[in-house]
Amino acid sequence: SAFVVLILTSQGHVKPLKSPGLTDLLIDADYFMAVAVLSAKRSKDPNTQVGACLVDQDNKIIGTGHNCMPNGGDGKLPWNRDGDKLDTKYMYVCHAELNAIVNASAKADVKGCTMYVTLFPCNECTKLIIQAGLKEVVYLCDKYYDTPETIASKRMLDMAGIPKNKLLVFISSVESSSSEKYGHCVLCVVQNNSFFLVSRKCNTK
Ligand SMILES: Nc1ccn([C@H]2C[C@H](O)[C@@H](COP(=O)(O)O)O2)c(=O)n1
Repeated sequence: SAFVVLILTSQGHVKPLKSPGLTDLLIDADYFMAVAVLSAKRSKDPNTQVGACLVDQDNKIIGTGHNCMPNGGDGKLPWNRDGDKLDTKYMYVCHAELNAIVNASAKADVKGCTMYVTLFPCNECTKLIIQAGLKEVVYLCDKYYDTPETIASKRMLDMAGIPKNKLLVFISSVESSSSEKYGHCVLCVVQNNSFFLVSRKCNTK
């Protein structure tokens, strides 16, 4: 087998699942969320890195995004959370969902797509999701569930009939290319509204 799958038990222990055969496939939702998680790793936000992956009705990825400053803003715009409002990131940062939609829109129709995102969309991104005609939101983390932005966002998604599905425990593995001696094992665990990613090499024999 080219990869190893780890499983998170209900008691919170991580243990290996018996070696999967080559026929074991990464299920779609895990794969797309893995892409969103990896996209989040590109964010320079020192506090919260968010990744998004936009998938069309043929199950093709048509755009990805992470939270970043607008083009040209790196090093010029602040990442502060507190202080003078004009000196905080909130005035400037482009959310991962916005970037995924903008990146995809340049070359594809985003209508009917599913948004995989590591953090529940805010109200502003939800407006964009609705107006762009997306059909579903799949998310990992909902750490701001009690904020007005998230509550308003859920209200609008419900109003628009757009399902919001939480990926509860997310376990993913990535096969090595055939020329590689080692496989890569990627595990992402959602616990207490936060997630982490472990990437390691494992012997393929
Ligand atoms: N669905 C979301 C929610 C937030 N973001 C970005 C915006 C900020 O860069 C960061 C949140 O920062 P925090 O208040 O946790 O320090 O995440 C996003 O891209 N998508």
